[in-house]
Amino acid sequence: MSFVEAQRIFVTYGDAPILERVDLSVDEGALVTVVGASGCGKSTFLRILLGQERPTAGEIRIDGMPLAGEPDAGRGVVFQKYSVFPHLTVLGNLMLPAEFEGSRFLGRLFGARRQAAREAAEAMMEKIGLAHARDRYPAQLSGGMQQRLAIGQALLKRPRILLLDEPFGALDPGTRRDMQAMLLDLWRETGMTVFMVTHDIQEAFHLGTRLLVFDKIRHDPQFPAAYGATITYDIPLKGRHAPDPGPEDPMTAASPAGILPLAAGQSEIERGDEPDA
Ligand SMILES: Nc1ncnc2c1ncn2[C@@H]1O[C@H](COP(=O)(O)OP(=O)(O)OP(=O)(O)O)[C@@H](O)[C@H]1O
Repeated sequence: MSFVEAQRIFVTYGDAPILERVDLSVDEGALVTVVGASGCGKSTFLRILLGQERPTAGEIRIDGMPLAGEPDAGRGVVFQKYSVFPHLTVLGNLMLPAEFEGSRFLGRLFGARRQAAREAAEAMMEKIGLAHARDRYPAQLSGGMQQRLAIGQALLKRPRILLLDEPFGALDPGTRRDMQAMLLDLWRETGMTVFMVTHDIQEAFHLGTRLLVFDKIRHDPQFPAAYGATITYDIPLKGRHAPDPGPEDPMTAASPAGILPLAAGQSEIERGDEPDA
């Protein structure tokens, strides 16, 4: 059994189907990039993986276990909009995960535990290149620095799965390249499984070991919202230890023979194959 298994996932909001029969098996340590048209349900799929939302039908298993009813420390998340705490410094933000974990009510640690949290935060600060900014508040950081901080904060909980929803979407191209390199370093070092939604196909090819394309396979021109999306392409890219191909040559990472168009056969959803729930 794979590390992450999604079986026949359906999501419907009101009477609008968003996702239809999504099946997926992902091995631990993969870096899965996710692309698809705006509004097709990519973020919804991440929220389902996070446990923030339940599918209308279908099941997610992580390491063989049904997904817990709510997000837990095993799954970290970073959104496009910076999600750090504005009233805390870089150091304060990086100490927060340990402080909440160790002291849910006070949110503060004391003595040796506080010292251990501080050391872990200092080490992460080095890794994400923010040691020089340890006493600055988020408003005094650039967008790229804030996103480094958000990723560092998520990683301090040592998640086995990191969910990234367009994390670099608001960054300029140079900062974006630096962030991509940092993500690859952290991913290789930690062995975590990453799901990353991006609108940048080049970024998806450059970073992913596997690329998923979400799209609708049934269309009703009279009523565009009649059907939901599913995974229409599942493209193996490169191995975890393959050298970084470099951002300027993304297309060479995927061999045409490796492209698996799911739309043929596998994604043939018959009318009436709707969620049972
Ligand atoms: N809680 C909700 N209630 C009702 N509709 C929702 C809810 N969340 C999302 N939607 C709708 O579901 C659809 C999919 O949204 P989602 O954010 O998952 O798409 P997306 O592919 O991530 O889009 P984008 O690329 O623009 O971020 C959209 O039509 C959105 O309006």
